[in-house]
Amino acid sequence: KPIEESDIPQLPYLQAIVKETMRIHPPAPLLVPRTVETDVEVYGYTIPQGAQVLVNAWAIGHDPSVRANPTSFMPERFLDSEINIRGRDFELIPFGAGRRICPGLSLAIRVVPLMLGSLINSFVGSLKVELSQRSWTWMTSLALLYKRLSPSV
Ligand code: HEM
Repeated sequence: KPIEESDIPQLPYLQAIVKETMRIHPPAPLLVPRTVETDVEVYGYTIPQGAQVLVNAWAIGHDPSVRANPTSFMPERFLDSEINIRGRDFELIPFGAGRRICPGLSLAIRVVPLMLGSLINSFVGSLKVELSQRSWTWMTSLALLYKRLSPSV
């Protein structure tokens, strides 16, 4: 059946895929440049007033001291984790954080899993035919992925 927004909370693996994708490929890897209003000290470094600051969300997401195998795509790492992408867990900030956090966050975290889930669902619709014709390996991968998304299938 077509995926609806109300199905998303019951699809933890789909949500984990979205988090893992945004960790490895944050759409805004350096967020948005900021300007420092007053001199500020961070870990012994003085950031002077007027300096432009870039927050490297990509590097934070790939920091090996924060998570194992940072270059591997492993949605499972988010399955039993409380980490979310709403800007409270600074190790995963694809939408930024604080006062200037992305105002489109609420829309995006609803629409992205819905679109991805709908895409996967559409491919699986033609899967049986494709598999019976010894289809391509990526179709097989999608089938395996779908099984993990929806254990009842
Ligand atoms: C996957 C989807 C999206 C991602 C990953 C994303 C990411 C971001 C990031 C990283 C920032 C900078 C936040 C910061 O520096 O702390 C930002 C700002 C912003 N985003 Fe998004 N965004 C997404 C979708 C959207 C959508 C759907 C909208 C509008 C409907 C939107 C509107 C904005 C606006 C207006 C800002 C500037 C906010 C400000 O500077 O006050 N974004 N976004």
